[in-house]
Amino acid sequence: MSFTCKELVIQHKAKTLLHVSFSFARSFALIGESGSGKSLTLKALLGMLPHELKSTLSYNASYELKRGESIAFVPQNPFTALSPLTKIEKQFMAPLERAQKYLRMVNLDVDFLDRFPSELSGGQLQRLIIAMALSIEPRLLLLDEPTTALDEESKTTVLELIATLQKECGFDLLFVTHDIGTIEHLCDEVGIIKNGKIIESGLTQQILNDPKEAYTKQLLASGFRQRSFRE
Ligand SMILES: Nc1ncnc2c1ncn2[C@@H]1O[C@H](COP(=O)(O)OP(=O)(O)OP(=O)(O)O)[C@@H](O)[C@H]1O
Repeated sequence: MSFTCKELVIQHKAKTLLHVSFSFARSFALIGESGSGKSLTLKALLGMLPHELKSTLSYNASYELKRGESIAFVPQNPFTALSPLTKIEKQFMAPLERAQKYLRMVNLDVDFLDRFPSELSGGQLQRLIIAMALSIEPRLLLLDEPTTALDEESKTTVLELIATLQKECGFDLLFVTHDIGTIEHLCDEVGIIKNGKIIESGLTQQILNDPKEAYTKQLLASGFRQRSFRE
């Protein structure tokens, strides 16, 4: 599969907040600092932009973008993504058998279906949310910094899991993050976004090894600083 965003423009009154185009074969990371336009891009693809923003989107894919059908979303913070007073089983949009199948795929016990979200750890919750997103069997999975709220161990588990699931299930992957260090083994292609524009894009290995833009070099330097700090 492949996905091409031919043009996405988002405006607030007279101001253009975002103007991008990008294309990828299987997995794409959109990397940029806070305020660069990562969340707006995802919201536009999901059809969830706030009403005060105007947007135009043209794309090319073998599927039509329909939230909850061809396209699913994993948000940043698993702690606020679910209703706290509703049992997990009721929060799946898929039938029970499929919920069970995807829980097993993310290495969670099917007994979790009978629990409330507050009974799970952060890492378990994020795996649950990934199972929920995948249970609609999307063609495109959008991830918004899915490991930000997690500890280091859960972070690694979740990233490895996403990579394995993509191989098994075959969905296209669009991953947004400010941390270039997290995408090396997950996304084949990457775009660097700054002030609502993609300033550099290409194969991940090529960008990591030979960045052209000064801004990309800076991001790389800070990403690796953070990583060596963590190690
Ligand atoms: N509803 C809105 N009205 C006006 N401006 C907005 C609105 N939503 C976002 N913006 C602006 O659009 C720009 C991009 O925002 P966006 O949320 O996409 O950033 P981001 O890259 O996801 O940042 P972060 O990593 O902090 O989530 C920012 O300058 C933001 O202030």
